[in-house]
Amino acid sequence: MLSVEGLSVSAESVRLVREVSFAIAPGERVGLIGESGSGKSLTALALMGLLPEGVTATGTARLREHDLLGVPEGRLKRLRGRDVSMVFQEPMTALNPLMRVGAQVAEVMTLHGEPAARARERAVELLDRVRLPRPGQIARAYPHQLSGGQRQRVMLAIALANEPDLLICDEPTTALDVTVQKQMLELIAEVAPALLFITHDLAVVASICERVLVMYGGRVVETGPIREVFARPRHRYTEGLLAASRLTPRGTRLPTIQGSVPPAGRFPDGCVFRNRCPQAGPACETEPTLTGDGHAFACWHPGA
Ligand SMILES: Nc1ncnc2c1ncn2[C@@H]1O[C@H](COP(=O)(O)OP(=O)(O)OP(=O)(O)O)[C@@H](O)[C@H]1O
Repeated sequence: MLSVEGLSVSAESVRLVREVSFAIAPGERVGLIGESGSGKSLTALALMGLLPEGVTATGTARLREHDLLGVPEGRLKRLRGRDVSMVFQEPMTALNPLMRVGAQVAEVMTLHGEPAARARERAVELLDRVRLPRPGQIARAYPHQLSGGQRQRVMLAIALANEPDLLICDEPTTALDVTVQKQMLELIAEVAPALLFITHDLAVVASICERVLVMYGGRVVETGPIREVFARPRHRYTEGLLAASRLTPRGTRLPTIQGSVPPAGRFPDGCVFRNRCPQAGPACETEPTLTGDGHAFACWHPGA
């Protein structure tokens, strides 16, 4: 459905993203991880046609039959928000502080041709779909009257308003506290038609995505199903990312990982993964690690 081939992004003569290629199938949830400055956001912004002034993209990116790169701005505006839409990290800067949130959700539909009365009605339905309580009342609120988590749900409602084929999220939960983050991630996983999820938090990727792309220095250096990449990282950088993440005991180099990502919600907080580890016993030296959302992820076998 989305097919990106040889995407490069440059500012003047400096190449910031280099020859990135990947695909996302309908319904697939793909994580894009990498350290700060590795090119994740620029990759997403290139697909949205939202690159900053002076930054240009080359290569091809097709979403179904539509070209996303090198398209005149007028046509891109029609694609943006309709075929592909994006949720950013900080909803306060993305929302208009002077406009009621219901009107902001409705506006993205009227811009794409929905009659105003129907758009207002659908805005309340969408606020309900992203599980905001009393959606009619929320629709009449201004952004500052909502919590950070509620504002982020409004952004998700806006992103879903025109039923896009692909949702791109750039660190959408970083500013939220852990419980709100978990609820938001579950909601995104449930409502996204297909997802490109950008984060530097491996635990978040493990809890929401099926496949992962690892970026380093502007390139995709590794890609594959989450279980495979996290269990047997092939690139040194991915190994380093794992070693530095909450998914491993810090600073320990561990050759083998057993276990897998349990379905969200399957294990309660504090559950012990050891019982499920096929190699449980003397070789299973370390305690299992819990991901940020409280789910057991892996069991380590130093030297196994
Ligand atoms: N407008 C710009 N002009 C020049 N260089 C830029 C511009 N925007 C970003 N860059 C550079 O491009 C590189 C990739 O940036 P990008 O924002 O895509 O990284 P990222 O992986 O999303 O990082 P983070 O996780 O911190 O958001 C960085 O080195 C950044 O400094």
